[in-house]
Amino acid sequence: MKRKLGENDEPVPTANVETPSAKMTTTFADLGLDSRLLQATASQGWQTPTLVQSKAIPLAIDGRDILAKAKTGSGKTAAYILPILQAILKRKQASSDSHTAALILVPTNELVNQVTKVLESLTSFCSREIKVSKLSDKLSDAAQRAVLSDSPDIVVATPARAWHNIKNSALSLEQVTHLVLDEADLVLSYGYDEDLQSVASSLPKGLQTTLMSATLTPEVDTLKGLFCRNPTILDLAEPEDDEGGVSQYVVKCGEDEKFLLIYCMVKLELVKGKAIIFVSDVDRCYRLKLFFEQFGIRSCLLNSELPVNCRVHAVEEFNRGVYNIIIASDENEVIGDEKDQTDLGDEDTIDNGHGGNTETPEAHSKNTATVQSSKRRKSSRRDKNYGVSRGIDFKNVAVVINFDLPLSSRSYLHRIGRTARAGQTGMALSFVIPKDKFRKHMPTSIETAENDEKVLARIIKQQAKRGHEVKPYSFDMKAVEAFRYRMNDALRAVTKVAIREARLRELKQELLKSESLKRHFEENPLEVRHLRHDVELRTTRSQPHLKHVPDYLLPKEGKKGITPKEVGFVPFKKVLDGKGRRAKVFKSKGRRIGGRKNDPLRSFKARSKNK
Ligand SMILES: Nc1ncnc2c1ncn2[C@@H]1O[C@H](COP(=O)(O)OP(=O)(O)OP(=O)(O)O)[C@@H](O)[C@H]1O
Repeated sequence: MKRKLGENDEPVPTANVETPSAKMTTTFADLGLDSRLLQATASQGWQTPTLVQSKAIPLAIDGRDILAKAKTGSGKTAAYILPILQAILKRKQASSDSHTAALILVPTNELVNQVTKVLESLTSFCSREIKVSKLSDKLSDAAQRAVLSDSPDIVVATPARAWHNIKNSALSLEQVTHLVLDEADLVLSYGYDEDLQSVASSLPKGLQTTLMSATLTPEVDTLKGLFCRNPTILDLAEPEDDEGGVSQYVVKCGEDEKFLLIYCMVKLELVKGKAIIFVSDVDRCYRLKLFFEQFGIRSCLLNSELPVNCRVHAVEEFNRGVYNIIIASDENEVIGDEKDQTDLGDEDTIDNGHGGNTETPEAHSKNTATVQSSKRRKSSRRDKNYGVSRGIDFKNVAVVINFDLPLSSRSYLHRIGRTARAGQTGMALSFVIPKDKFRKHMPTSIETAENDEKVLARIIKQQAKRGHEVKPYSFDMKAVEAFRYRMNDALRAVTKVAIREARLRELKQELLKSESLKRHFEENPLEVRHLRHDVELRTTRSQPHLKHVPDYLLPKEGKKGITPKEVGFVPFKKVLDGKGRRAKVFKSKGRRIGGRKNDPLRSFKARSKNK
């Protein structure tokens, strides 16, 4: 009988729980992978499997259902892809029969594209044997049917897309042997409950399921009950001294001071390297971009209004080092987080922007519903399957700036997970509005900041449980004061009308850069600059003098007088003491495997560009 989402699931079988203490396998070859897959991992420059890969791959090859919890950026994608490829290659040795053998479900369109790309690179030495297809709501039903009639071995889709095609009999799950739910802690929060139930009821018996998640929440438990048969639980919280790739800082400031500080930080290069700046909504994206434009600072945007092609293209270019700053609106963070969440005991309540200290649970959920419904109303034009803080593999991000604090510690965890990926280091800096400074500068005020201090308290608690500290980032506000006049000048130019126009202009520009035009520009590279996503929107009045920083504005010690140098600098690589995660990933038996040259994760072209 079909189980309902939310029904009580069996308790996690402790005997089945694997911890990271067990001996790690050191090479991909030790995992028993096909030589074509070994070639593919080598061509990615991966020297050794990450922890989750070395634990999950042998179990999956052994046919076990797996529920793996591993931190963001730890290589979960390849951990579930490689065993699937291995199984398909093995089967194809005996029979060349083609059918869909694996279904990979992810919560957003961005992730559909990203996972498909990882699949394409990992099948680059067996692309004739394994066909991969993605389902997208940008394709007509007929086009999707055509894609599926080719019997791809692996299909990647959101649960809604998958169910749509199953329902239309375009996608047959009859011979599916592998199912993956990636970002399992988030998939329900995108409202896929019914789709997942329907998909579950169409699955053949005995198929092997893998659930991948950055956190273990009640939602993950629900999905486990729905899809898994007594899975092996891999709880791969990294050992304490192994984590801490992200140095976390917080700065308490006034609402307009966020703009002042970000201007100083970026213009004076107090923060070096590539940055993702998270803001609360689409308007805020444009406000900050137009504000930056006043000072000649280029940035590109990611928000749910932009076409998915353009978003994917912008992330690819950011990863290639074409842009240094992405301003991303994190609109979907509120969905699904209306109730308390527990993440291995971490309390993670989402706030709604209305509640006070005395809020009752009923009032809380009512208020949350109001915020959600207003967000949903506003977002009718937007892609509801959009998500930036979830799973997107931004490369070599030096700093994540929470310009607007997220509404929950869970969102915070996913946001900061965009930096310090695959063993790198990075920094997260969050702006927090203290209660007494809330609503003191209406043009730059946002509703949700009312609860910043409460959310911060939860973040600190959550991070403390993980053995991490969120430290204050001290600015010398007196030294920054000299820039206030310029900040006000720039802010005044960013009017509501300018924002509205910028939004329309950007949308038009981005629609023009659709896939077909992109191909045209690829054939005509001289025109490629039109494809850039960080072009100026120029809907504000022009103030060319703001683009330069005259020396008289700086304190006499120079920019170092603004903030102590040890927090202003973002280290790109941790000093290795032989104990850290990098050491574990890249070292074997006391011997370092591979050098800087062979490890693409250590080639920081972007950094030298920024200097
Ligand atoms: N064995 C490896 N060695 C080095 N780098 C790796 C290895 N496996 C994966 N990577 C790289 O690590 C990065 C993060 O991988 P991936 O996106 O799979 O992480 P994740 O755990 O799924 O993160 P998230 O939870 O945010 O989705 C990618 O850039 C990937 O290319």
